[in-house]
Amino acid sequence: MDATPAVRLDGVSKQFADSYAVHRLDLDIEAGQFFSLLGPSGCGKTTTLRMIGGFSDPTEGSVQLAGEDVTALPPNRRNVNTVFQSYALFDHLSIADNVAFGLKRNGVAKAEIRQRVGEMLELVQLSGLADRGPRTLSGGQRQRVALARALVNRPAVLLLDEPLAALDLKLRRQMQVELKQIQREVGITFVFVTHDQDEALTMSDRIAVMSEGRIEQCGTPEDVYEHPASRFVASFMGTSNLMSGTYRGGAVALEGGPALPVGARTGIADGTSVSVSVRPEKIWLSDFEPGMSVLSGVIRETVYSGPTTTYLIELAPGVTLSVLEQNTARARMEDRWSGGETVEFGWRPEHCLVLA
Ligand SMILES: Nc1ncnc2c1ncn2[C@@H]1O[C@H](COP(=O)(O)OP(=O)(O)OP(=O)(O)O)[C@@H](O)[C@H]1O
Repeated sequence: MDATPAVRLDGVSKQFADSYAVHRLDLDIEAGQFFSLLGPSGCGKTTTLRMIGGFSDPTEGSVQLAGEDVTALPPNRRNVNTVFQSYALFDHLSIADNVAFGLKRNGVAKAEIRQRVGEMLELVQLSGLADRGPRTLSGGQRQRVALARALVNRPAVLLLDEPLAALDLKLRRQMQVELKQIQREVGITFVFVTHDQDEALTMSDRIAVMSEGRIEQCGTPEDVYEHPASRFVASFMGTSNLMSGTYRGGAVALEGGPALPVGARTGIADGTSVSVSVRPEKIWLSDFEPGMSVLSGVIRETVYSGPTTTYLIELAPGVTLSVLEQNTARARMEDRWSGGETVEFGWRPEHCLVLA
């Protein structure tokens, strides 16, 4: 296997006036992966993408593509293309001509252009619309044209900056699956910017979770969701019950509340103040297993939302847990809890994580 990463950032920073948009980022992106930069607005995702593409110069550090230092090279000398959220299609050209644009400019022979444009339109399922103008297309179709245009000259890396943000939720979900399929088919490294954690979880081989210009954690979707490295990652990725307390002998004592049994974690001294996190779907309300610790609390709210029901359970004054249950065929609706009832709940100790 070729171990040279498709993209390597080595100590890369970008400073604007007296603040850092990106601070000393080290990052390797393996060739052929769907890689996402994920984080809240302003965390430095776009700036990172722009430095990979050559649209922004790092204040320090270096950018390598396939082992070559490209820090000083302009965008057109890098084997990279970008798909922007705005699509930026040429309205006066047909769809086929939009896709052919870059190839024509590079002097590719007519027959080859026709063939490659045809292949690309097939890949994005727009073959029947080659002669139409972009104005006659839906948002999802325009997005596909932009994608075909960016892929047609076979870049080594494709950068995508929130390309699905303008689409409605249903179309967005559909395009997420399609985009991932297209990436697998073409085998090109995709670097995808999003602030939507569901999107990143669904599509990515690996995710870098960013906050304030730094990478908080980089790993597979499962790594970052199941084993968040910090309080920030636990709260940003999905819903977490985050609590603070004092670590002592394999449990965390909440202030004014019970001690919560937690998963093994070495290197924490007794008496240390820590945060703990347990996911709503990891909490059981019945059929407890041996080895689980079972606590009790009062149901404060029951929220039905179709496939799931969420309970808010007060476990101690001011400490409320969110618990998610699937409304599967086997769950009996009449067994749902209502407000004011005292219930038992529990979790496997390894699902209650102590966070840095
Ligand atoms: N040209 C610029 N001049 C000054 N500050 C900038 C410039 N570009 C970005 N910044 C700042 O750098 C920080 C990171 O911006 P960036 O656009 O990379 O974040 P982002 O994570 O992509 O956010 P969003 O999701 O909102 O696009 C922000 O605080 C932003 O205000």
